[in-house]
Amino acid sequence: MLNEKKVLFLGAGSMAESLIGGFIREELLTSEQITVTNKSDESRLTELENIYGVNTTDQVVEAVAAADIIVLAMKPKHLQDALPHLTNQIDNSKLVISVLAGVATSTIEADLKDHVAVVRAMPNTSAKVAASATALCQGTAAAKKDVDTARLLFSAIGTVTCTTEDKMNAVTGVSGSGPAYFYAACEAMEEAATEAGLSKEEARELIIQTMYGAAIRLEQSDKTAGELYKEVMSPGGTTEAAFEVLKSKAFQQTLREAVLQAKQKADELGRPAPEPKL
Ligand SMILES: NC(=O)C1=CN([C@@H]2O[C@H](COP(=O)(O)OP(=O)(O)OC[C@H]3O[C@@H](n4cnc5c(N)ncnc54)[C@H](OP(=O)(O)O)[C@@H]3O)[C@@H](O)[C@H]2O)C=CC1
Ligand SMILES: O=C(O)[C@@H]1CCC=N1
Repeated sequence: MLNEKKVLFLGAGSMAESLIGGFIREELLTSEQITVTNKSDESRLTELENIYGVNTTDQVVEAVAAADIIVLAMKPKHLQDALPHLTNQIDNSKLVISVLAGVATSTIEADLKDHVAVVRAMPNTSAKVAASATALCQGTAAAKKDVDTARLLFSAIGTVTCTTEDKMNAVTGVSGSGPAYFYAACEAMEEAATEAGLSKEEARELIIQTMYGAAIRLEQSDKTAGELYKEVMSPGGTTEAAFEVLKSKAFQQTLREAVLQAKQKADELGRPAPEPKL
């Protein structure tokens, strides 16, 4: 289904690279099918060309005209630089997929011709190793076949959850930003491990398997996360001692607030910038 499709990435940052790396690794797309462009960083395009063998260009208008699927992968605040110039090139023969945090499909549709199909996606950087948790929602002109195409793309690089637009910012706080929370926890655990006498290599191996094993256990068990951590806690033991510190530092409350703050930031990113004062 995607054999003949040409996919253009507008944006060449870490999310674009995670998607490109995943699509190629999973052999869903060949490097010849992918073209990447950005705003101005030529060395970044050369880097992606060298690593993945993809096409790169600074001729955006031509690249858009030649593409079947256009992935918007710039920062939300740069959308308005890009889209107005492309309005005449993007018609309803093309599918637009946006991974922009906070930006509603209606905002993108407003800059395009009528009936252009837009699908909004929120993947995460685990796409690069085919383990993204991606949520999708469809714009008003997107048909089932467009969602099917997006689902096909993203299911090659992880799980796909179809949801409604009003939930996409919550998704962003949970699973879009989510990998970063885990990496931050791993970093702190690594630091503590080396302070306590382990080598970096020993710490890394143990922490990765601990995180991985805990995720699999959570997936395969009927128990809640709360029940599972209580299972680890022997009365009067080490985990209980650790949790006394976590509680005293409001660890869970802090994490809850962080996720909600990310969601709130996504809400803000989606609001139009105020008109400059004259
Ligand atoms: N990083 C993540 O984990 C996730 C990110 N996202 C979303 O993905 C998007 C990109 O994020 P991320 O990759 O982290 O950001 P980066 O800052 O790493 O990359 C942004 C890219 O956009 C390019 N760009 C800027 N302006 C334009 C333009 N007018 N036309 C084309 N390209 C342009 C930049 O080019 P140049 O360098 O030349 O300025 C750069 O290549 C964001 O909207 C974010 O919300 C979604 C899910 C997860
Ligand atoms: O930090 C961000 O804004 C992007 C969106 C989700 C993850 N990274």
